[in-house]
Amino acid sequence: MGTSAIEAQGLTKHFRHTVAVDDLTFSVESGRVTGFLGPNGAGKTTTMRLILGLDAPSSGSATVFGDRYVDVAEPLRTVGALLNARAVHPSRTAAAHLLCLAQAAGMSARRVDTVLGMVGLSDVAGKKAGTFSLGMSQRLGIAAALLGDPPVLIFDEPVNGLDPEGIRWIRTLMRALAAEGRTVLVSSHLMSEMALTSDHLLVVGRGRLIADSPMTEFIDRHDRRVVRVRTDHERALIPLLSAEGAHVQSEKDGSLTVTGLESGQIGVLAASCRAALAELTPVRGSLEDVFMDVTRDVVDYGVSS
Ligand SMILES: Nc1ncnc2c1ncn2[C@@H]1O[C@H](COP(=O)(O)OP(=O)(O)OP(=O)(O)O)[C@@H](O)[C@H]1O
Repeated sequence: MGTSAIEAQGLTKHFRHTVAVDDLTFSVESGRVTGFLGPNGAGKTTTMRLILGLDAPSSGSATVFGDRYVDVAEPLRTVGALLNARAVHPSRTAAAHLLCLAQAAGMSARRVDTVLGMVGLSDVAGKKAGTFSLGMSQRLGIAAALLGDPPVLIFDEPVNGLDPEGIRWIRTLMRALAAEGRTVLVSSHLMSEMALTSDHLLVVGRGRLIADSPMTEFIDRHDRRVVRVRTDHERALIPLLSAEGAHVQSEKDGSLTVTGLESGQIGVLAASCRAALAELTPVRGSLEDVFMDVTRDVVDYGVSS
């Protein structure tokens, strides 16, 4: 019990007319980045708020190292979170904002300089947070999350609205934090982003857990195994492919799109009928397509967000 960094057991949250989080049970392990993926309104933010004790569950529980967040002895030194990067007093400077948080938690002013350096905001430490771009606000939010040097980090949609350089920076940071042995839980509604960042994937739709697996396994399982083939010997090859259960479609450009067989299997079949191949290319279905397939049944089209 309580050995995982974060555990949810039957975690459920009802708002008046909505079940935002519906009987979620999962654990988040240290030393890796866990992606928390779901369409808008799936319940990601609510789940994170429940873990952080900002909302009370309707039933079930969320724990950090076995304790509910409210019972964690030194919360800021245990869990760092970025939930809403704009939730900073606009007329306060970046340094003053962090100093205020540090003092409240009994941390030194030196730590403020350290985290400002870590997120690349040292040069603008004296500027008012209200003048910051979204990217700078995200960095400030991350600096606040890192203040207590916590082993557990929770980031809600940290790359939303960032430019490619900012996205790369956050990705690198999350991977580095996990490599140090920390627990990193990061939410996104973008499968492609999660694929680049996460080792493990939790997928939610309408408050329910619909996948909990290593990233590579998830992609392999839902990959549609499409291979593009070019040959002058279609007449010989197509019947063999069909006999093995593949679906073959002739394209306008003269190639064949083969679904349901690995490229290696197609190569063996082609050799068996002496069909020379001019092309044999596995085409991975886009990751967003995979994600849409997995969540389609549970997406609530009635929710506008
Ligand atoms: N305080 C609240 N009161 C009423 N309903 C809420 C409240 N917070 C969230 N909800 C509802 O709960 C559901 C889940 O919302 P949540 O914000 O957790 O989803 P999300 O996956 O984080 O989506 P997004 O990425 O759009 O924020 C939504 O239907 C939302 O409208």
